[in-house]
Amino acid sequence: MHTIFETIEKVALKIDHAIKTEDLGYCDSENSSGEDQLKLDVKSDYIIEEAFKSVSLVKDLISEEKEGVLHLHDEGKYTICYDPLDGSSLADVNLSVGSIFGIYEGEPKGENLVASAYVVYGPRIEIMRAVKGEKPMHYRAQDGFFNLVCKEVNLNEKGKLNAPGGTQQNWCDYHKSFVDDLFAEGYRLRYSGGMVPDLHQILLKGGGIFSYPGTSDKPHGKLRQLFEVIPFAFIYEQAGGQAIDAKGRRLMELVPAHPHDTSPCFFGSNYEIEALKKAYGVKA
Ligand SMILES: O=P(O)(O)OC[C@H]1O[C@](O)(COP(=O)(O)O)[C@@H](O)[C@@H]1O
Ligand SMILES: [Mg+2]
Ligand SMILES: [Mg+2]
Repeated sequence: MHTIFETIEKVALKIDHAIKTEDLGYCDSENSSGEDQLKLDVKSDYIIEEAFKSVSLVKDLISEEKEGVLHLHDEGKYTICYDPLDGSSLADVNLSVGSIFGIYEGEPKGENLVASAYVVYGPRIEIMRAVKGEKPMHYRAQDGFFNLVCKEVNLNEKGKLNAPGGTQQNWCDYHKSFVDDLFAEGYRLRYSGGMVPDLHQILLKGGGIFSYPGTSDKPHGKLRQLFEVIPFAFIYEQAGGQAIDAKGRRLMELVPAHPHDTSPCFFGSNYEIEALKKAYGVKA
């Protein structure tokens, strides 16, 4: 696992350099979710693929920017599912973006995730990583090296931040009431449109909730299970929070039928997730 995390550090520095120096425009292609690909999406994907080609522990790669599975090493043990550049459409307005990695042993599904990591490309480059049974660890780059900032990241029982995703026009009534009730309780809006910086902020500022529900136009939500939802669910649970779907099931139990399947998702500290369960009528 050490080699995999080391490789993630190396690609993080290269992707950061690409973000800072390369063309921010679109290609003529779409990814498997039907989204226009930016040149930076494709470049970040290439950087990650090239880096893991020499890591024999990695059996397969599954990328948000590729249709199928890329087989690397017969003797490999892990499948890495990754979103090379999350929130990439924010790069041209100079907001923070990220990369997300889920490391699965065996068939890629929630219960087989053994480690996950994400990178935030903001004013500084930061990495959050977690392995099974341990608290997430937070690193920050300085002069090309990642230094440990906190070795046990913990969410508080209750936070103050509310990051409500999805188009409000298409929310159902009980979701709208839930979000309104949090604001009426004093929660502050924090939503940049990049799940990496949005979830990172909630994690490091003690707590709150990030939601991306099923909506009338997207009943299964927008965020992809293998490379967005499950890796973050793992980190939130390891930090002492919860990560559930609209029926109150743990996102760590998701079994995608297809690599690009999505799921409604809710990540937060315990107080907010319990409030969500009540609002959604989930039985205790
Ligand atoms: O624009 P919306 O509907 O709020 O969606 C925002 C969400 O979409 C994403 O940008 C999807 O990721 P990609 O940029 O990798 O496609 C998330 O980072 C973010 O939380
Ligand atoms: Mg993404
Ligand atoms: Mg992406």
